[in-house]
Amino acid sequence: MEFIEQLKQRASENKKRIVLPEGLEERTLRAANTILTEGFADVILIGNPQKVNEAAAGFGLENIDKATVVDPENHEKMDAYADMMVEIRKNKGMTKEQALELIKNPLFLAVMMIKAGDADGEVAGADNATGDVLRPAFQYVKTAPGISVVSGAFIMILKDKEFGEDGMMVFADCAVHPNPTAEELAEIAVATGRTTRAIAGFEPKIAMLSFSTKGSAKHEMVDKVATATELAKQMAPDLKIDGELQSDAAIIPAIGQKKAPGSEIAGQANVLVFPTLETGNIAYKLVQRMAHAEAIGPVLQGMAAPINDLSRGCSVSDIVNLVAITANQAAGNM
Ligand SMILES: CC(C)(COP(=O)(O)OP(=O)(O)OC[C@H]1O[C@@H](n2cnc3c(N)ncnc32)[C@H](O)[C@@H]1OP(=O)(O)O)[C@@H](O)C(=O)NCCC(=O)NCCS
Ligand SMILES: CC(=O)OP(=O)(O)O
Repeated sequence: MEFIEQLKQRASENKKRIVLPEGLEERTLRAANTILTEGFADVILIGNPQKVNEAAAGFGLENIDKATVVDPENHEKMDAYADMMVEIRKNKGMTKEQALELIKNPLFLAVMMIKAGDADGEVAGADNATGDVLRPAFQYVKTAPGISVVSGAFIMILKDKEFGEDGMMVFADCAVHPNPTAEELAEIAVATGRTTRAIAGFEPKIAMLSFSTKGSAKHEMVDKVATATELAKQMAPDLKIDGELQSDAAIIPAIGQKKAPGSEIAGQANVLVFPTLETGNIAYKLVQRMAHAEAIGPVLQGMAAPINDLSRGCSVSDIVNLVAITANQAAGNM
């Protein structure tokens, strides 16, 4: 069975409630309709119920009536959620008035539903920039214990099966942390190894990417990646990690052998860890568009609850696929 079909099958065995705060957005509505038709998750849409129904009818979506629709302007738990927000952010000076205003924002409402146990996971970002999706999650759901830095991984499904694990690779950080320190980059590498095992289901071979291979260039940016590689190896001796490697040395066996002889990762990498968000975000979009790869994510690594982001350039199937991952995370399957 294909990767996504397996995810849907597993999710449908223990259905979870996934909140989609962008309930009036066309691709989100179409994705919700597919999810409800296939039945692998329960869907909560945030949006004015009349407008949601009108939009669904306009798009000819027949199963949207199976979704729970929550009105952000008029919701029975708004007051209780606002009290929770004040409690969580009282050290930051949050007042009840501010909280009652904020809770009308679907992105804040979605995270408070999760915090209150009224939803099991969230997928958003088809209509909102990543920073706007992340901030409510960071502020109210926060990071998982022991995590200091959240990052975003993409499961890349390539047409060319020569690369990675039969065409599947994991790229990070492509979404969250603009310029990690060596310590943070090491943490991102370890988190990505764990995500790879849990979600992609294969044993990670992690390449720490740079513009240098094993000292071929001298620069502080190269030093950062080399240090991060050593730190990551110390943090997770169970993971196979090597660096610093250029991207050709990481994925092309002959070049890996020439530039990094003896490396067990060079030429074999199935996980690429980028030195900055700039490089990771640019790289995943180029591979997605120019190599016609599927890019599922960004799967947020290190949040205390399953909350995942989308690119505003996502397709309907990208949303469906990410909901399948989120539902599995919520079910504890990964
Ligand atoms: C993630 C991001 C929104 C954080 O923005 P920010 O300006 O640092 O936000 P704030 O300082 O208000 O931080 C909000 C909270 O999140 C926390 N936080 C910020 N970045 C974090 C990270 N990577 N991991 C964990 N927590 C983080 C802060 O500690 C803060 O917590 P607090 O309010 O309880 O003190 C910002 O780094 C960003 O915009 N990143 C780029 C996202 C992007 O555009 N990606 C490209 C497209 S995918
Ligand atoms: C993940 C990402 O790059 O998101 P967007 O395209 O919305 O900026």
